Amino acid sequence: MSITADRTTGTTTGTTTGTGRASAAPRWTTHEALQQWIEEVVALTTPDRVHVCDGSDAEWTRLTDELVATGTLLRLDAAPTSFLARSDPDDVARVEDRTFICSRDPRDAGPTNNWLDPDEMKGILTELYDGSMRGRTLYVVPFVMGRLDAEHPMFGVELTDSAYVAASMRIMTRMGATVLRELERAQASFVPCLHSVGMPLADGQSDVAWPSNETKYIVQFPEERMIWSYGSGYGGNALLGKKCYALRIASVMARDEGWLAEHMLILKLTSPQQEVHYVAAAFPSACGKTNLAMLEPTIPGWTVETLGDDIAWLRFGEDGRLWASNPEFGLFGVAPGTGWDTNPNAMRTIAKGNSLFTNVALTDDGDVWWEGMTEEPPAHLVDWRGEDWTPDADRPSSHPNSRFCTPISQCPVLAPEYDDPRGVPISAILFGGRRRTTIPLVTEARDWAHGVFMGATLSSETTAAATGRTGVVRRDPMAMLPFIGYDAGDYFGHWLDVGKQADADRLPKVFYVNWFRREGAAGDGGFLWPGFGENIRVLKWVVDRLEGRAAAKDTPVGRVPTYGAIDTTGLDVPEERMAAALRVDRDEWARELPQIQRWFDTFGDTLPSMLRDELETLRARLTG
Ligand SMILES: Nc1nc2c(ncn2[C@@H]2O[C@H](COP(=O)(O)OP(=O)(O)OP(=O)(O)O)[C@@H](O)[C@H]2O)c(=O)[nH]1
Ligand SMILES: O=C([O-])CC(=O)C(=O)O
Ligand SMILES: [Mn+2]
Repeated sequence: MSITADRTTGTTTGTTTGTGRASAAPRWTTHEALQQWIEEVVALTTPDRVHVCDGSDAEWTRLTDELVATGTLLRLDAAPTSFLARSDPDDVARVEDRTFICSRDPRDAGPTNNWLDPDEMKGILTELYDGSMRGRTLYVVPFVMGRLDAEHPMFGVELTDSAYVAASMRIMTRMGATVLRELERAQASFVPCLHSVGMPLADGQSDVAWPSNETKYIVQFPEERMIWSYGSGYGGNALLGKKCYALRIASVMARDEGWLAEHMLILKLTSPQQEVHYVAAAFPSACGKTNLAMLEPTIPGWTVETLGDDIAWLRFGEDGRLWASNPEFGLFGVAPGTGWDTNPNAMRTIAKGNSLFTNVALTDDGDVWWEGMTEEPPAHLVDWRGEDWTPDADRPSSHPNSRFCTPISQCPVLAPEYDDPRGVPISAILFGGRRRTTIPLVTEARDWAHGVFMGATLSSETTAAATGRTGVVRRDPMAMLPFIGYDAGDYFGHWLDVGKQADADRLPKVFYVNWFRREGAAGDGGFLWPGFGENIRVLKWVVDRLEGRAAAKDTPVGRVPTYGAIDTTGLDVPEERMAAALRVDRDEWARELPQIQRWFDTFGDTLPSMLRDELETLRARLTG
């Protein structure tokens, strides 16, 4: 049996030839292209069983029971509708060096992505997928990113041999029978998402708790709107609706169709005067989106409600404003650092159960714990590798990229607009990174182009969300470095085009924030700014700017709050500390300029000249 891997947008045209085309194959769906694709994948990967997910409670119970039986999940005695998974220690984060954009022309992948010729990649992967599901169940997960009643529902179907992935997809996306029925009724196109952990089981071979393969590939085929993932069970590598579809593939769709697919939280802010503003914010992985999205304000009269914590799709409304919606259905948040004092709303969300925890520690009474949940660690834990742990251990109990996966509907401050298919009109976009030095607490862009420059030059220290060294400063444009599905220079051009399409006064205002600046010239002291709930004070300044009430002073890098413009009532931050958090230091910026220059030099002629102009303006302002 041979399989042609030639597929067109959203549908499969592959044919199987040779020994009996699966004429005897069961009918899994009345969606012709989907049926045919399932048949091809079954023929290639040879699973023992196929299960089409219906998304029901009964199915969830069956899946989690099975995962408990195979040892992948441990039911929490203290929270019996929630579960703990311990991954293979080598499968704990996104693998950026194994992630590819396989456009036909390498130039379309650009200098920031790994690229391989699509046919060559299909050859490599077809060999790896050959028999890769043997001994396992193939789960068919029909899902929609965003709402089923959207004007153009964004369908996907993930074929996976991981029950953990199927269960997680039920939390993270709207999936199951209702989606499949709508796909079938409309014979709609969908993004085919193929996933295998790459660990076939021989007859009688017993499974391991976390099947995976040392060889990993996370591959996007942008022209075909198709995703093939192999070897990993971890979130961003395996839950293909998330980064692979809703960011990498969707960013290509967005370029073609005039919208934006971004790594952004969405929040609703209500002032004491009852003014409502919706804010979107792009921070790199593990740099504070979940925390800001559900922040509990520390100053009276302000309310924050959540619409999304990771991904935003922004389209123009008829009013000429940018409207944002969250295509996800769950939260896949960083566990360490999440506690009752830092992010109580996340704690309340997971306290309602129905959650999957991965790579956190287990307490003696059958609950989860991680660094930062409580000030005092429990006297004894079983750590994320399954080993005994006590507070005197010289290693953390939880992996720094351990995660909670939980339904967003359980978030007590979910804004009612989350359910509005139109989304919400965005007043302000925040870019932010994790920088010990240089970047002020908050800076307002002078205009859209300057805002795009801020986004395009955004920098941040690497975190445990991706494999590789942490704490290394790198450019992470719009917090999308690992997620732009095409040439990053073209992507900046697209951002500038979005600005040209709109009336300047209808566009969101752009700000650049940094919660992570530290004391000391080398930035090796403690955080200057208390962060978390206190970030409301920065949001307040942002709203006051939008409403024309707050003062700012023009600096070479943009507008920063004047002394006293940030409300510090009741906050124990001395004046000089505040000044240090807000300082624009010419020496620090003098060191920054060559880095930005080098970053821009990595682009060829796709870098918009407007951004080079912005850099020259910055240089002139700093030296002027
Ligand atoms: N110092 C400080 N740390 C913060 C702040 N907000 C978040 N953090 C820490 O940053 C880490 C990651 O925060 P998250 O909010 O989960 O990051 P995210 O941007 O949602 O990450 P992804 O899910 O990987 O995209 C956690 O350990 C937080 O405790 C802040 O305002 N100040
Ligand atoms: O994708 C993931 O695994 C988690 C995430 O949000 C990120 O890394 O930005
Ligand atoms: Mn993310």
